[in-house]
Amino acid sequence: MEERKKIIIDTDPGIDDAMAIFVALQSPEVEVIGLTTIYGNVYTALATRNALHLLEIAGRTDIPVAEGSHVTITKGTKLRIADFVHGTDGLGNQNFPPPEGAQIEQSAVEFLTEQVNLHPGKVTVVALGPLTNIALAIESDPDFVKNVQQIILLGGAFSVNGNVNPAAEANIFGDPDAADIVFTSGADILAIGINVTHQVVLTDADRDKLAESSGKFAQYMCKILDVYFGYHHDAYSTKGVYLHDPTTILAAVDPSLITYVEGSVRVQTVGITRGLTLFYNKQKRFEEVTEWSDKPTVKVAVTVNGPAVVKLVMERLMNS
Ligand SMILES: O=c1[nH]cnc2c1ncn2[C@@H]1O[C@H](CO)[C@@H](O)[C@H]1O
Repeated sequence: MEERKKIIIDTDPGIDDAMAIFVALQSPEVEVIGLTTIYGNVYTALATRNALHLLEIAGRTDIPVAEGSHVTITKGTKLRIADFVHGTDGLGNQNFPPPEGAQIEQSAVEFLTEQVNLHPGKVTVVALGPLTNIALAIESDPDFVKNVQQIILLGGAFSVNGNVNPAAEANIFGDPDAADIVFTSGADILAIGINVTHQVVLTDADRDKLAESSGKFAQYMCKILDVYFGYHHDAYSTKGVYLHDPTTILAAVDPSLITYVEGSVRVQTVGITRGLTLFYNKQKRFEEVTEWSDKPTVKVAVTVNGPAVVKLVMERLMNS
């Protein structure tokens, strides 16, 4: 049998994070070797609590949780937390009891660098929140970029409007300086932006099907999905929700679900377009040296088989 792809999920759970984690745990193609936490949908301490809680729900307390940064890479403490998307507890205002377990002693950055160096070329990092931990790992360990198999990140709005404002997508907006470090690091990067995840919609009808299933994860998701559906209805007038994080996990599970282009990406870190991701396809030879000129190439997803992603997510939640 082919060796399972080892993944570390860097996460800010989050309703779609919860779904993504469950899908990953139900996917025989990957082995989840740890979760690292970050602020974004909730503050980092709550992200850790929710990560531990979700692993307890899944009966997978063997998987370690390492807590990540509480501040941006520039030590910024004014964080933008998306509690209006996920509820104040991050999990649909269900106020679940606190987890019994605790995070490991190691920080997220220590865990990431240790695991990536322990299994050179064999660990994929799937980043579902702002990129602070990943940028810190890159900066603290010169071997990280060389040894990480791939960094698959949910972030950016490539040639479309953002979801925080017309310029910026939420994860990149959360720490644009960190994002620019990651995009220009030279690591094998696959970015899944909202230009792609907005093509993956779980409808009201799909949710009804989940509710009828006796699958453990399907049942749990139906408990917490209300707030997420309400937000999408109010913000987009859609009868359904975008599956940002599950799509990103499935890009690791089955790369044939997406197509991508290659080029270099820079992130705007100041001004009204702070958080903007700008892709350069390297086709035009500019007269001037630009801020993109000598930057490494990354992969940016452009299409996704939306119905196949939704189908796979549903199957894996229902068969649990
Ligand atoms: O309007 C929003 N503001 C902040 N975060 C959002 C919004 N919409 C979705 N997400 C969250 O950010 C990631 C995708 O950008 C997803 O994790 C999603 O849950």
